[in-house]
Amino acid sequence: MLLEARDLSHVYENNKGLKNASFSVRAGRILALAGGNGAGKSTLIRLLTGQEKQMAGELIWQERQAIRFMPDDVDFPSMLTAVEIIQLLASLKKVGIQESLEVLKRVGLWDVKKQKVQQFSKGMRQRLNLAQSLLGNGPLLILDEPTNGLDPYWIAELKKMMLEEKAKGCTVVFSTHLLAFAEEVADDVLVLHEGGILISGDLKEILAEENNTTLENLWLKKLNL
Ligand SMILES: Nc1ncnc2c1ncn2[C@@H]1O[C@H](COP(=O)(O)OP(=O)(O)OP(=O)(O)O)[C@@H](O)[C@H]1O
Repeated sequence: MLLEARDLSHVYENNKGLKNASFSVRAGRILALAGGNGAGKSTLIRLLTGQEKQMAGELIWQERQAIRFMPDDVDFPSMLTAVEIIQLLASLKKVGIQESLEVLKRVGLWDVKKQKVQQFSKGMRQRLNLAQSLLGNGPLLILDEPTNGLDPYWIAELKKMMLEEKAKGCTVVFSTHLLAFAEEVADDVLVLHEGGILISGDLKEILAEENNTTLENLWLKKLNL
């Protein structure tokens, strides 16, 4: 196990947020944080990445991990080129130039690396965001809504990259609205609803216990929809 959350809560003044969540993140596996709008996914990611401190409960790390992180939205300096941005971030992360160039190739931005980011489409910016998260060797990769803005080809490539990270021994945690994508790529799932846990555990086991239904059907059933 990489980390255990016990009764983790972070509740805003409007009484929304994350409430009494207990779950574990298993090392070397892919965990999907799923759920609808406002379910609490980003709040949980902010606690995992240390951007916010929980108001109650505990996050117990097996051993403090270096985290690589893809935020859900990032404002890159629009006057810089893709290669300038990736090399700047690579130098901050103490990653070599060659690796940073390889990462640009991996996300399909090699041919446009000298273009300013202001000329990039949303999907291209999202791929640059993915590229920066792949830099380095941090054993925990956290991706907040990584499929946002990606077309089907790049969603399939993203899935391959996540599986490659897992094959290297990394733990991957990602949030998504796309339950079918979560089902394709994740080993474990944590489905949130209104700040609480709706479904949690080993995805295959959970679906087998429910007569091999899909995650989407199980989610609809749990919500009585
Ligand atoms: N800074 C904040 N102040 C007040 N309420 C907040 C704040 N951030 C989030 N919330 C509320 O907490 C709840 C959970 O929000 P969160 O952003 O974690 O959900 P989410 O699952 O990431 O949603 P989405 O899929 O729409 O991005 C929502 O009801 C949201 O309105």
